[in-house]
Amino acid sequence: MESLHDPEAKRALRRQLRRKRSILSRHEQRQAALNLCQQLKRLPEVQRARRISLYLPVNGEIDPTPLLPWFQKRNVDVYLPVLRPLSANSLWFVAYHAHTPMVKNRFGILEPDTRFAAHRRNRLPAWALDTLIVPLVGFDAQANRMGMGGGFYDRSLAFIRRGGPAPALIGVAHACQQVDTLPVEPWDVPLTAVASDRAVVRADKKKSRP
Ligand SMILES: Nc1nc2c(c(=O)[nH]1)N(C=O)[C@@H](CNc1ccc(C(=O)N[C@@H](CCC(=O)O)C(=O)O)cc1)CN2
Ligand SMILES: Nc1ncnc2c1ncn2[C@@H]1O[C@H](COP(=O)(O)OP(=O)(O)OP(=O)(O)O)[C@@H](O)[C@H]1O
Repeated sequence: MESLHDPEAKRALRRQLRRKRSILSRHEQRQAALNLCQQLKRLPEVQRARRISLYLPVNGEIDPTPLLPWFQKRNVDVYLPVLRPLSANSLWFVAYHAHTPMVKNRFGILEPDTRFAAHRRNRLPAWALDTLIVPLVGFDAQANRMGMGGGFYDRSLAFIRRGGPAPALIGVAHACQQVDTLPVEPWDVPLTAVASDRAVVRADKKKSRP
């Protein structure tokens, strides 16, 4: 599908998929979140992680936070993405616990505040995480991804394309956000797998580490 490389077509698809998830009812959202967490708990990449990032959902994104008590019980350190100040469209991963001071960022997403995030002891670069739970707008059966369009994760994970040790990347989305094929852009960092409320799709091994 060459046409999906066209920025206009990509934007239209992104809008359509965002609309799809935004009309789910509260009940559907809750059920989807619980089903997603059942899928995630079964993944070795989630079971073995000692340091993991997730995200606080906005605009109908599937909610991974029902996993928090499970991580807490297992003494897993949980991190949230924070928009890096002075560094265009890239992310820090900042410790998230009961006492983390939170503020809304420019997109209206709650994140640990900048003063807290500024302390080195409170944050990690992406390479130091075992596993990242990555929010998706769309995905396909090859675990190709489409995000919000800011390139935040792609930029923060660009080191993976240079080879060497890398965290596992688990994309998550509602099952209704699956499409037949997504275009792969040169800067796209391949996911290990995508989990939805209904299933897990794994990337083809040959393709997952170019
Ligand atoms: N819950 C959550 N947190 C996250 C992400 C995410 O996708 N979901 N991100 C993953 O990257 C980063 C933030 N990236 C974002 C990229 C674009 C937009 C957004 O809403 N853009 C508007 C237009 C821009 C504007 O309002 O100025 C839009 O698309 O309508 C939001 C977040 C970090 N935190
Ligand atoms: N490593 C990178 N270095 C510089 N620019 C990048 C990099 N990765 C992505 N970009 C830029 O980010 C923009 C958004 O990319 P794309 O449309 O693929 O977003 P996305 O993958 O959906 O978003 P996200 O990564 O935030 O989930 C593109 O214009 C692209 O050029």
